[in-house]
Amino acid sequence: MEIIFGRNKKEQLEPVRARVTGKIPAWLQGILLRNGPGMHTVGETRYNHWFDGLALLHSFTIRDGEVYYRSKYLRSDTYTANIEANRIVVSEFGTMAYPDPCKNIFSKAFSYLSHTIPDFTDNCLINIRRCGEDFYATTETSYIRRINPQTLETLEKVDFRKYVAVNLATSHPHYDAAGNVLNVGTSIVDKGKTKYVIFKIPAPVPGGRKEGRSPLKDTEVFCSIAAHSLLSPSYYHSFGVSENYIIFLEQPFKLDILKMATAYIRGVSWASCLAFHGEDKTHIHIIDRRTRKPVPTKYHTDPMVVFHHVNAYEEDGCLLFDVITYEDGSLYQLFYLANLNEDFKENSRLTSMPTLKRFVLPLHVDKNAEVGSNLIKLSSTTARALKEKDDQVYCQPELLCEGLELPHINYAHNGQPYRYIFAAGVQWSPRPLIYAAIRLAKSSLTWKEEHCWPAEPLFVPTPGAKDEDDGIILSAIVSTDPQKSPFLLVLDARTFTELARASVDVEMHLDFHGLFIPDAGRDPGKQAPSQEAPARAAAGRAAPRTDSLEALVLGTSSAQLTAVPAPGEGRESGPSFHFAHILSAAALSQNSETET
Ligand SMILES: CC1=C(/C=C/C(C)=C/C=C/C(C)=C/C=O)C(C)(C)CCC1
Ligand SMILES: [Fe+2]
Repeated sequence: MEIIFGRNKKEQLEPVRARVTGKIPAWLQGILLRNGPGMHTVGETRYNHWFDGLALLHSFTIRDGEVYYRSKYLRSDTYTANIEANRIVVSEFGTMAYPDPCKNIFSKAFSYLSHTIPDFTDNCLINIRRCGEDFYATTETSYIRRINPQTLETLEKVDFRKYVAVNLATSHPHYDAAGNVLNVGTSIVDKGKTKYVIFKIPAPVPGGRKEGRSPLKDTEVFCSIAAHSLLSPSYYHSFGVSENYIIFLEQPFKLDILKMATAYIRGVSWASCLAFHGEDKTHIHIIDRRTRKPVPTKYHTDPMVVFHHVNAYEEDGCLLFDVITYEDGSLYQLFYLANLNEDFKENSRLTSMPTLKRFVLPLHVDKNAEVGSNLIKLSSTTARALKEKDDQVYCQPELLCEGLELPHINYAHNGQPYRYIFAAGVQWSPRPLIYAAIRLAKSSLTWKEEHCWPAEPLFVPTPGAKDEDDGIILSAIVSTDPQKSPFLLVLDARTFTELARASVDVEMHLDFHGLFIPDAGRDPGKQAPSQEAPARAAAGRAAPRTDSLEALVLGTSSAQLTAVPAPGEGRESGPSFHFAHILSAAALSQNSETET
């Protein structure tokens, strides 16, 4: 596991041409730009956690069937300070660092004063966001770093605090068709209040950037939600949007502000200030995007931890949202580098499987409805919402699927009814996977290959596509086999047939998130159908490669899929947790022609 998680990766500053096997669709032109941790050792010092690593940007430039790869460390202030000092001098999620080499209690106490409201890292390693014509590397602190998507150069540092009072902000913003960006941040004890702030970066005015005006300057507070507890706001990693609503989960995975204020002097990391409180409930906040106000009903559910929202939409007076849930916060425990060694499987402290769940909330609650009655009348779901007294509603989700993470959808369907989720698969052998129990999942396709660790799969639509799954999946694959070069995998999203792979002999890191930037004038979502489309469609009908493609039918059968491995069949035994060995596409059946 050292090869994947712990080893420092070399930058590939000059673009290197990849060996392409198969055929990349001619319409696919642009840059796949991704972000993740690449360096975990600086001089003699080593980070404790995989999420601490210095941000390494990498890109696959796809042009006329060829692929060029390059990578470059984000020249954050954190990177520069560390490299200059030849040791870790800036604290990250799982590592507290001391700029002063003299770590005695007096110097700690002195520096403590300037760390009460901590100034967090600008090591933006999680995602890439688009903001108007600009691209930024992002993390969960108030800092983002503008980058040049072509050269991967680091440009100016932006502090959200200049525009809106947030100390933390999620790395997973949402975009609307007009180019407005919505994001959520936490304002810690600002003017005596701790709140979650939903903020909007309006779409840029035409020509604005040329006049030196960044759309960030027009950032506005969309709505704020008071935290249930002043000193222990929830940690969150993403949020959801439907056409008219914003979904924010205030989950019992909480940051302890007092612990954070004293972490530096106590010599412990920020991560140690984050804890799951199984005795608390999860509050579901729903904001009406039209009025910018929370809806009056108070929704809640059992304690859970969600990192990734998948999608949300409205149907018949209900708000449906799909999230990947955990029973506790042990996922972040898993990624301590000390656990990610050869004994990875034995060390795994993950105590719950990522489980895709659907919540269904009644948007208008009948005041006269009986306490205890189920307010959900939709026939397509088993999710329930039970009326309680005082405008409260207790939500019981429907379990859709187990073993998925890093979900991605066709973003044209964000906030809208949808059928497909693309994700990395998670297997955990001590507990059987419960495929048979999935009622709403019509079918799923998986791609997997020995020793391969796929990153988050990104969906890129075919130009002029009408069907939700008409497009390709791009995923960067790294391997634990030193003989096998990493590669960019290009799959037909409909069939999971491998269309092409582009291998590069570089030290590639396993990354978190990123985006695809279509070449100017070639936005695949907006283009007319290209010459390539019929050829691609034909390729999509080709028989699946049995050595790399495993067709798996979940729940009811689907016409084109035949192989039906028994649950758990072919999976390694023993107490192991394998993260991201497979890529999969789960089809949700609520809108499907063949109903269950
Ligand atoms: C530095 C820092 C933080 C960093 C969190 C990080 C870096 C989270 C990464 C999450 C990932 C990569 C999830 C993958 O899906 C906190 C806890 C917000 C608060 C204090 C300062
Ligand atoms: Fe994420």
